[in-house]
Amino acid sequence: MKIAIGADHAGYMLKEELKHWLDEWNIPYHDFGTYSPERVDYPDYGILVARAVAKGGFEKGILICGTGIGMSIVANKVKGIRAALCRDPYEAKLSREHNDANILALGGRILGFDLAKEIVRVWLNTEFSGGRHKVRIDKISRIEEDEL
Ligand SMILES: O=C(CO)[C@H](O)[C@H](O)[C@H](O)COP(=O)(O)O
Repeated sequence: MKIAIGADHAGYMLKEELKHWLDEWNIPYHDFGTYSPERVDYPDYGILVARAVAKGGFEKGILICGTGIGMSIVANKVKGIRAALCRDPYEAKLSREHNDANILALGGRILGFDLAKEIVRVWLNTEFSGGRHKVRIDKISRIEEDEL
């Protein structure tokens, strides 16, 4: 599993922490930026990660901005992306089990590091349940194709 990660200035510090956790868990990643706390625009980084995941080069992505809202909006514009903004481990678990979320969006100005670490740990370690949830994911794909 290789992870694509990205952040804007408001998510930069949490992204740097996230890299330590991924190293600790031996999970490979590519950092699409931003590479400093200087003010930037979150769509420029969200789109890089979302497209990288949608193209199949990465199994999952993690995007961080101040609230996580902007990054989730951007990522969900890309066909094939199901980005979930999660603020606790339960949402992280269900976003994988029910929604097969392939991008996790986090709020760098909302979450403390310990909570964020647990959210990421749960999200990376939870599998999609399939079954009735697969039927619903297939409907999302049909909406993307204007078939529904
Ligand atoms: O949270 C965000 C978007 O949803 C961004 O990270 C920014 O924090 C937000 O847009 C505020 O921007 P600012 O330039 O840091 O005031």
